Amino acid sequence: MGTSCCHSSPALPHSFFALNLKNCLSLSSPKASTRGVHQIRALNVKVMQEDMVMNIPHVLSVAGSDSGAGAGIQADLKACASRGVYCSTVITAVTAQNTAGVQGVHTVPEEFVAKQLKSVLSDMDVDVVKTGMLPSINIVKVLCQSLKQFPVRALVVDPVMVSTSGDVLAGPSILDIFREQLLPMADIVTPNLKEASALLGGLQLKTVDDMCSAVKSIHDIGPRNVLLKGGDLPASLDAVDVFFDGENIFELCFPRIKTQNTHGTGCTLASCIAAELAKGSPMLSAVKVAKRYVQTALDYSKDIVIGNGIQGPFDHLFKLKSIALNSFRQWAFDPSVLFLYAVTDSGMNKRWGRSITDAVEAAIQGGATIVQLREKDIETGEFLEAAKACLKICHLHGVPVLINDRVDVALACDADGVHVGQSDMPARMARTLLGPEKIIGVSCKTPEQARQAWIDGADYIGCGGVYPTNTKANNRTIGLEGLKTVCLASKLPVVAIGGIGVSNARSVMELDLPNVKGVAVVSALFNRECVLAETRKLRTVLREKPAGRK
Ligand SMILES: Cc1ncc(COP(=O)(O)OP(=O)(O)O)c(N)n1
Ligand SMILES: Cc1ncsc1CCOP(=O)(O)O
Ligand SMILES: [Mg+2]
Repeated sequence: MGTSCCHSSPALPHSFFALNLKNCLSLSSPKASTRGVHQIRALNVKVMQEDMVMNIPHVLSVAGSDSGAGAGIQADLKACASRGVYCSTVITAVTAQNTAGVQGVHTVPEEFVAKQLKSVLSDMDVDVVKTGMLPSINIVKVLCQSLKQFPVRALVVDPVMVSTSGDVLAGPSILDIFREQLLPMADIVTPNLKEASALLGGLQLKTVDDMCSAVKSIHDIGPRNVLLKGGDLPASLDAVDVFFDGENIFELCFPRIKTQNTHGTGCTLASCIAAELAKGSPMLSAVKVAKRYVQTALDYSKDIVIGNGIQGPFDHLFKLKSIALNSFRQWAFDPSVLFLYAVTDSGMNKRWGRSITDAVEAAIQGGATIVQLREKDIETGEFLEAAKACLKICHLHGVPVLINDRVDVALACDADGVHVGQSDMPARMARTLLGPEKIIGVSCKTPEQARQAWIDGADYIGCGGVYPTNTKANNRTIGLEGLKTVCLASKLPVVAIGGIGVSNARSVMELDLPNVKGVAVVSALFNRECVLAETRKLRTVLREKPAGRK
């Protein structure tokens, strides 16, 4: 019994994360053109530590300086630092600015902007360029030329035109060059309502419906993705941003935080998107993490007082005060990790005489892409120690570890996230406790639950039981039809669960539902003599091409 029945071979390298200390060099990919970034894996500044090479993702901010340090280059530096990303800078203008407004602007000559761009881009491996204040047509031109000469993996354009205080930072004469040159090179553009209206020739934007048409019109100008920020929409309880990836529109709703300290939110959001992209996150995940980060920072800073003006800065580095700094994980959630989702069960491990760590190690060797520790009947202390040991093993292979039900245990061991059900801690509360970047999964059996999971800030849905199961008592089976119904209503990626194993996993995948990213399995892996062999078999089945497809 136990895993000794199997001869474990070295695990295949898992490449789900941007920062995988062992694998990071092999993840490096040659630079793509400025357009076309989805998975950015290679990270740059190399820090030699004994035999370990650590790559740090790198954003170059091309923006103006804000002497009050709430927005502009200063905000970008703080946002990137807070997200664990290196940030170099090219300064396009120096503004005399405080919480009352902008008192003066000194534009940097374009030749000197070009010089700064060359200095950075010719020497450092920049992953993502983020632009802010671009105060002259010629500065936009030299930027576009530099990006053609030194392509990077992604371009994030915050089309800054007017400061939050209402001062003009780039006049309407800039619009043509934005439309003709810069936006067509952008992977994402993040206008607010006024900027979107200016880009669309003065079109009025008053409702979420107006925003939904506007993102399509802006997309037609050329950027691959558009995030239209609706913070200035006439007062409603929630702030709604609209994201369009060229195919689907997503309304991203967040409760409005009552605070005066909103100066620099636009710069911070764009920098944070750039930082997440530099770490390797897919675009929608990057946008969602960035939104949550800004939201958390605003909430944390709502009562701070800096300056005497009407609009104060907020604290980007709130995490330094509340969270231990020993967290090594810096990656963002990539839905493809749901592919082969191994869920442990203490009862099964006891029955087969193996420890949780042995079981997890074997599942990883067999190809599990994410692990959930579902330990219903062990003491908290024992659970915590086992979780820490599993995290060590899993992180060596770039595999994330989620904790079932126990947000306290996840916090204590700095796990990668949690999975909660409908009667567990609500996902929204778990998100508040865990912060913006941890992975949160929610069990859903109905379209309504799926919609709520999205609103609550979940990253994925666990949907089932798809087939009857003995692992979870009194669990209603929803069948393939139920899975389909939830998937069609869900904006989130979905993992199917319940009675799934080698014999039926393909039937789930062959439903061909675009948001079903994989299967979550307990007994077919862990209630077996050899966890490694069973996991491997399941991986082979999942990888099989559907009949009739080449
Ligand atoms: C991936 C995944 N999906 C669903 C569940 C079930 O969670 P829940 O409904 O909270 O039930 P318990 O697992 O806590 O019994 C899951 N664990 N994982
Ligand atoms: C936890 C859970 N949630 C819905 S079904 C289920 C049990 C899945 O276990 P198994 O893979 O053994 O059917
Ligand atoms: Mg639960």
